[in-house]
Amino acid sequence: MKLSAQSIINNPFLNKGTAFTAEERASLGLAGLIPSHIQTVSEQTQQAYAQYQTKVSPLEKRIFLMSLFNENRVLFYNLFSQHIAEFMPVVYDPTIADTIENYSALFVQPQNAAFLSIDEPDQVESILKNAADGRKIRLIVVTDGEGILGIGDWGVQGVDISVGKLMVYTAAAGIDPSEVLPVSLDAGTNRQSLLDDPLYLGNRHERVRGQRYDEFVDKFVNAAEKLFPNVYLHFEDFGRSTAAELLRRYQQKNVVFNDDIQGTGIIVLASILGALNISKQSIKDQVYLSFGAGTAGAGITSRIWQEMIQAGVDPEEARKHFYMVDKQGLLFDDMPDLTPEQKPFARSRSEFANADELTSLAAAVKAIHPTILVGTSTQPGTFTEEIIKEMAAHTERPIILPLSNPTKLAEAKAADLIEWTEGRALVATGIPTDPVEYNGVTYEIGQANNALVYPGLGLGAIASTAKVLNDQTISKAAHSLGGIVDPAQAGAAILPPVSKLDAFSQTVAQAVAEDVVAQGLNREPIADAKAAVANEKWVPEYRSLD
Ligand SMILES: NC(=O)c1ccc[n+]([C@@H]2O[C@H](COP(=O)([O-])OP(=O)(O)OC[C@H]3O[C@@H](n4cnc5c(N)ncnc54)[C@H](O)[C@@H]3O)[C@@H](O)[C@H]2O)c1
Ligand SMILES: O=C(O)C[C@H](O)C(=O)O
Ligand SMILES: [Mn+2]
Repeated sequence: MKLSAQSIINNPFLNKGTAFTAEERASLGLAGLIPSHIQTVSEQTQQAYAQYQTKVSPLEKRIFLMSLFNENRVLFYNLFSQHIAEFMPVVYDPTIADTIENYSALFVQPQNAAFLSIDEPDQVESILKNAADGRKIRLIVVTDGEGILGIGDWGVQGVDISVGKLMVYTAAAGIDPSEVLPVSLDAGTNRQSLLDDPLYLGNRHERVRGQRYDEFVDKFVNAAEKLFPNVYLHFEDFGRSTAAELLRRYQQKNVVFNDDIQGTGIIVLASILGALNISKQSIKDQVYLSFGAGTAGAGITSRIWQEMIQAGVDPEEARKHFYMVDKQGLLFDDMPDLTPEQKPFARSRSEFANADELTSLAAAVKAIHPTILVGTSTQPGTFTEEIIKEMAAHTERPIILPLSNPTKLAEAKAADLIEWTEGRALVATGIPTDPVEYNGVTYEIGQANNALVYPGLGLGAIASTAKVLNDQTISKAAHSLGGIVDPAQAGAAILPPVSKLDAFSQTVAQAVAEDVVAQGLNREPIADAKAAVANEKWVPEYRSLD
């Protein structure tokens, strides 16, 4: 079917704005519908960047970039790919948290997302089909908005995290933006301020749980698989009571990835491997403390535990190296409210003379002497000077990762951690952090955010036509990030810089694709995994519409 000129201009996957060629203008009926002077994509990009620079606040900048995104995907990604490190905190975390909190008030455009409602489960399939609009969808990021970053339940407003994660997939790994679909599963919200807000755009009722919720998610997964066979399903920011359960339910037969559990596990493992490469220590000797043992905290702990086993430690021996602190304090196996993911790492009270006193992070650090401290607690400032000094008194190079997002929730600031430990701490943060100057050394601070790995992981799995994503592939992804940073450099970061995100996403993708093929998990024959990844890469250039 021949598209009308208006429907081409109004389609962000086809629109070129002033870059439509003379031939296209003539053949598609576009002549006179745009000013006559023809621009190249690089002229458009330069002009857009100049406009971007006139915007003052990060929110204004994001709104400007999203207007480009809404109009013209090639132009948006051409600009984004030239300014990855500068734009990441604007289009993604932390600014995205502001747009999620204000989504309904700021709403101008649905951004090609699919909005599925638990109140209309029979429409799930038709909505997905209409949202795809004939496009071949290969990657979906889906959220139900219950556990957005560390800011909690934002109902339908959480859809922005699906849109934002997908933008990073394309900018970092070159996933074709016309082959992706952001999905919101609107099961209600328990945030009273949204339910009371006349502007709120989602279902105005409490979250539905139990069987109706499960059936709704099932309907979505089945419809997605039916319409888009072998689609890669990325689950994001579900609540603590559903995230791990949904992963378990679908990971055997679908290509399912939970970013908060698995993506975060990978980036933290890569951070620890990078840190140990600098300190020249072995994973086998580490004592690990997870502060905030929810979705991410437990997912990371399990990944690091498996790494220790892979390094040759007996599984039960390895378990003794891991501790979890949550709201109750140190987690003990007699506690009635442990989650299934916490149980394997809960300790016995008999291990400590003062077990009943270990109800705070400070007391736990004193009793355990961790060498690695990972914060996924959503509790800002909880890595205090006293706690960090106590930790650093018992280990030469403490590995400290305050990961809670957005910025206002981080457990500590990198500069404080460096200062309190006299430059000994090996640090990475969840949000981007500027280098820290201390005693004449410049400390580069890596960003331990799953955004550094999920794009490459997805690209590798999609390019290799993976049937499932298993632990071995996930471990390979984490290991592939090693060797990019020079550990001998004073103040070296433990992770590669975000400015190289596009390059190392290819590295991760290749490692993943090679492992999928090595395990025989590819659906279609792959002669050369590296070439398969390279062939998949979409570049932000205009294609001929003639
Ligand atoms: N950097 C990254 O890549 C990354 C990835 C995933 C999550 N995160 C961050 O980690 C945080 C947690 O995310 P999640 O998805 O695991 O959420 P979650 O709700 O599943 O887990 C949070 C956990 O913290 C616990 N907690 C709350 N208050 C506490 C306190 N005072 N002391 C100890 N524990 C406390 C909760 O009980 C819960 O178990 C968020 O801020 C999120 O942004 C970062
Ligand atoms: O979204 C992020 O910045 C990372 C992570 O998935 C989170 O939930 O915080
Ligand atoms: Mn997340």
